[in-house]
Amino acid sequence: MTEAVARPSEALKGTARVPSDKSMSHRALMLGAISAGVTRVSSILEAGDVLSTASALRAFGVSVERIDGTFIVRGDAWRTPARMLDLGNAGTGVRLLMGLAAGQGALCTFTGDPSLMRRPMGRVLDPLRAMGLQADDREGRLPVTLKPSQLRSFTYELPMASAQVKSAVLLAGLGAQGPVTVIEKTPTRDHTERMLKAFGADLETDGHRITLTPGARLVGQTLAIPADPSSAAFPIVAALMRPGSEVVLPEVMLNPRRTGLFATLRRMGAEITEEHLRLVGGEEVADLRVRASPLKAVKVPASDVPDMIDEIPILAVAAASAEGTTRIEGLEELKVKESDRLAATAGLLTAAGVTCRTGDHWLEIDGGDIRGGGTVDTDHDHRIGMATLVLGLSAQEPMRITGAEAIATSFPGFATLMASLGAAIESA
Ligand SMILES: O=C(O)C1=C[C@@H](OP(=O)(O)O)[C@@H](O)[C@H](O)C1
Ligand SMILES: C=C(OP(=O)(O)O)C(=O)O
Repeated sequence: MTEAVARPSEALKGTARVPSDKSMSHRALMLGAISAGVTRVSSILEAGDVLSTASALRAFGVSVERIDGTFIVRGDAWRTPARMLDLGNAGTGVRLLMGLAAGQGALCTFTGDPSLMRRPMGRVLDPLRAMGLQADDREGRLPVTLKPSQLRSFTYELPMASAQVKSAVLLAGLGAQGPVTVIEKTPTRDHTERMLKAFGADLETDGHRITLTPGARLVGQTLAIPADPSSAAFPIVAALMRPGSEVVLPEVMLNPRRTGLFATLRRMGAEITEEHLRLVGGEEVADLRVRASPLKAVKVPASDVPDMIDEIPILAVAAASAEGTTRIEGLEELKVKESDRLAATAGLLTAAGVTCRTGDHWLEIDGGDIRGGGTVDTDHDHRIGMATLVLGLSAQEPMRITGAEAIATSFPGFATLMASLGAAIESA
């Protein structure tokens, strides 16, 4: 198990492109895998989660090659995998692939690492079974075996705000006998919808209703993946907290369902400006310029959370240095991430001497001086590891993490990139 340490740091300065978007990278590979012809994905995220998806697709007979840094995907005919599909730590990978594979009539078994094994899969299996899927599971958890099944037309109202569940149903719908409609009460990231349309699927969005009508021919595309706003969150918060800092993060994707953290930080007083707005991979992107800013506490309502669902641990770190008490509502979905992120976020704050309180679905953080000096185990959760290290940069004493290898699931080279900006983060 690897360790890393973050020590109190000077101002952060410089320019660094964070790794590419994880959500888009998974989807680009999966859509390439069922499209006619060739899909070329450049600047894909080459991190554990996405490589797990690539490896699972290869087991289905899909050709995924890396040539000069570009991933070349050829769908061709799917076959029954000769082995269990191990999706590692990737919730998005396993849940979207279950939907896709169900639509392709696949016979296959999914498994994962200890974190993925404890995450709920019933949220995807329930609607897929209602469409006609035959599947075996272990009380709603992995391993899950899908059996070739004919899927029906279906309308599903999402019981929770989840882009993964929405996407699984839509991807299964590609192989259904008739249209599939998903109704979402709270909008979530729409990369699946955007990418399905770009590949030629018949998909319509009408307010909160998304309808996929199967039968259209999907054709391979050439696309580039922009930088991941969820990864950018870590150097952004680090720069805001270190007096005198100014950093530029090029090509950060600004899908409106992904920018909740930036909006909240601005409400707290953060200076984050968008430069050179443009389109990459069908999404708006900008170079973000971040200057150190004194932060004030805010109240975050539950309705703001889906647009920053993966950024709550790092928001809590920002709140630890803000003036006043920050309260964040609507955090129930955090309990079913790579770890129980509500408990883990409270745990990392407490380890650094920050006073916080949690309830069933809320978190309160008292901002002020950060003592630091604690050690936190990631428990297979990359975002908890990175949030702890960013906190350590602004603490009086270093913060250490164990299980630092988890960071590579979404942000390979995290310590090196942060060090290039002047942050005192080292792998131990
Ligand atoms: O669809 C996606 O790419 C994702 C959706 C979110 O999960 P939920 O659908 O469980 O909210 C998010 O937490 C995850 O990191 C990526
Ligand atoms: C929750 C996350 O990912 P996933 O659900 O894909 O494992 C994440 O990256 O924070």
